[in-house]
Amino acid sequence: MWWPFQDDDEVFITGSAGTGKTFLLNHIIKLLRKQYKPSQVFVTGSTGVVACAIRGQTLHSFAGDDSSWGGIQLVVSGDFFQLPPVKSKRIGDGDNDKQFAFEADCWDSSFALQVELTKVYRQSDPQFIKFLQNIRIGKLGEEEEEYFKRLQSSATMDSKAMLAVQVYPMNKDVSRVNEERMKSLGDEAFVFKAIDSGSDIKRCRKQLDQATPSELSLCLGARDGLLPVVKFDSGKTKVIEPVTWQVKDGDNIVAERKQLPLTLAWATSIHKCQGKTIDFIKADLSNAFEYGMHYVVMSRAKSPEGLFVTGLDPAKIKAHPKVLRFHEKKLASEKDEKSEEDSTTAPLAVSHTKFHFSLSEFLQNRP
Ligand SMILES: Nc1ncnc2c1ncn2[C@@H]1O[C@H](COP(=O)(O)OP(=O)(O)OP(=O)(O)O)[C@@H](O)[C@H]1O
Repeated sequence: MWWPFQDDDEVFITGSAGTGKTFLLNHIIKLLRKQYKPSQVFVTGSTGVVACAIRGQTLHSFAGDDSSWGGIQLVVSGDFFQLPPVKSKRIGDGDNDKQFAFEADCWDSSFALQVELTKVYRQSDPQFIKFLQNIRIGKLGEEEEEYFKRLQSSATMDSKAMLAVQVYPMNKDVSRVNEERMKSLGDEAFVFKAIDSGSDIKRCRKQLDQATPSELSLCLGARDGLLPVVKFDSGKTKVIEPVTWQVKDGDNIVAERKQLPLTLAWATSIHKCQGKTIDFIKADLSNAFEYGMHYVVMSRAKSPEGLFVTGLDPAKIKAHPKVLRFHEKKLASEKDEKSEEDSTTAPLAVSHTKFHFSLSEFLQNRP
């Protein structure tokens, strides 16, 4: 079976929003699951939400505090320019100012291969892509401000925009909007209670809460027996059946929650919309408090026509200085490698430490 990396390569895959990191990871997971037994392939996420979304487990529950990789081949993906990790509040972590994975002493020795995906798939408008790339690195010059003003002045809240998901930096605003919209329907709410089980359910409840609520209130739409019928924006309708979220420890399922895969989504938080592609977004950024928030929100939109932003303070558009330094160091070392290659005319090989490629090239180059 074709596999793009050497068997003992530890790989770090990065790239800006929408370049297909998740798409590529899913492809790699599929390949690995065909080749290896379930007990040999582990899928982990850095947070409970991500872990549940990819039907994996949290990195912490998988690796605990064991800092050595002991024979495991790692394939890791992420974009440090998006939201930074939530700071640990654990006792004893106070004097540790390391926040990003690339600050770990073992980072360089762990990832011999660092891959950057460069073709953006989520958006196709070149001007919008260029604008987003600049926001990513915290650059809001005159040109970008001008572009943004033009974008917003031509934005009209037409009938399509009424479907827009409202995005806020803070959960309290998300809950307020969802509750107000629920009340305004004036109907009786039906409460769907999740069914929890598993030997470690007590410890895992918080993680499951991040993925799906233990009690879900719904009051809109036709009903089929005890199951809700949802009409999607596309016009299609579907009876929604419950699904099961699992928390795993190795091969063992230690906690499960059975719940309807629905959530109130008139509004959502910037943290929750990470990784998503959204047709119409209405973002209020007046309470933005974290590096990367502007970039995460704006890069969810497929086109500038689907993006409406209020409360934008250009002074808040910043990339984390540590991430910028990491990025600059990476670019500088790539430049050095490039000039070394030019002088030796060495062919560019996959085993090269760092390289850029588009995903379609990657998939098309399969032998
Ligand atoms: N090779 C591809 N061909 C066609 N569409 C693609 C390809 N790769 C990704 N896409 C599409 O582009 C969109 C963004 O992809 P994906 O979510 O994988 O990007 P990402 O890099 O993980 O983004 P983010 O950092 O925002 O989470 C998705 O709709 C996905 O289906």
